[in-house]
Amino acid sequence: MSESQQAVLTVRDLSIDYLVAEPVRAVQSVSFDLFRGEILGLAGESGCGKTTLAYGLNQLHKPPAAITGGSVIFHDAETGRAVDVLALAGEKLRRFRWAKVSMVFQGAMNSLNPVISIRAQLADVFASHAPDLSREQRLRRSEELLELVGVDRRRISAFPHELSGGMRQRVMIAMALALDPQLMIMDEPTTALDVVVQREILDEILRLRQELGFAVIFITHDLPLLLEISDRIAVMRRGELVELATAEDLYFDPQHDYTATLLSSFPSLTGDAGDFVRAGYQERR
Ligand SMILES: Nc1ncnc2c1ncn2[C@@H]1O[C@H](COP(=O)(O)OP(=O)(O)OP(=O)(O)O)[C@@H](O)[C@H]1O
Repeated sequence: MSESQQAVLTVRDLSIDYLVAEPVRAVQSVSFDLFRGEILGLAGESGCGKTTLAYGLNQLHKPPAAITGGSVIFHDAETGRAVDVLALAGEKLRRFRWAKVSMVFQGAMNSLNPVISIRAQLADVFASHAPDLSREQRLRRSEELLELVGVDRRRISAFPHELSGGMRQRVMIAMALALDPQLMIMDEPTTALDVVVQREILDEILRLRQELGFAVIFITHDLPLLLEISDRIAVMRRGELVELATAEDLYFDPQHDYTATLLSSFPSLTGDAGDFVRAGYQERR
């Protein structure tokens, strides 16, 4: 870890239940620290609570989900303050979400409004969160953002249906980056894309992280991918974090039986140990 292990997020004993007829405890007393600039991978089989946890961290969960215990503290590098995220509400919560912690969720590219141009959708983020920017400044910043994520700035006038899935997902990443957040939560951000585009976008995320220094919580079923891109990996099972370790330690020396089972369920990981190459962005170039 490059920065001296300063936490950007401290999660303690977080529990989230679905308050249905027979309540489901989807997240059970989860605790972890997320360090500035790190990529934390969140792994675990379908239904183990990854998405519920990710949404809860940002209070994006909806009823019947309810946070039933614990705390989420965001350490704001801009103000030096510790923010009690679960106590935020209304306008403060809305502003916090884009400006400090943003989210790219699964299939986000399909949530772009089909009848509104990319220009207008990007401008919208600034209109509601940075109203002091002039029209020209918004446009310039929007164009910069598109280039940052690898979309030609001339595509700014396009409508979502005129862009490929990969490009639309890049636009969503641009929107998530618009206000220079300190943390991005990405829930299966590339799952809906073909492997080549997936790889390009992952490289882009790693490059941007390097350039802009935000931390990432990256959720996916794809453990080999997590081993490759993450600094540390948290393994969830039935709502609990059963293991949290560096990618290397997790791969070479898993402490929990479930982690070992999860690793062995990927054929690509069970060949020679040399098959696994820990490849951060820099090492891969
Ligand atoms: N609306 C809901 N009502 C009741 N239970 C729910 C609801 N949504 C999710 N759950 C339950 O909460 C648990 C955690 O689900 P969650 O979607 O967070 O898991 P996940 O690890 O993200 O799965 P996946 O990888 O398939 O997206 C599961 O047992 C699921 O059945």
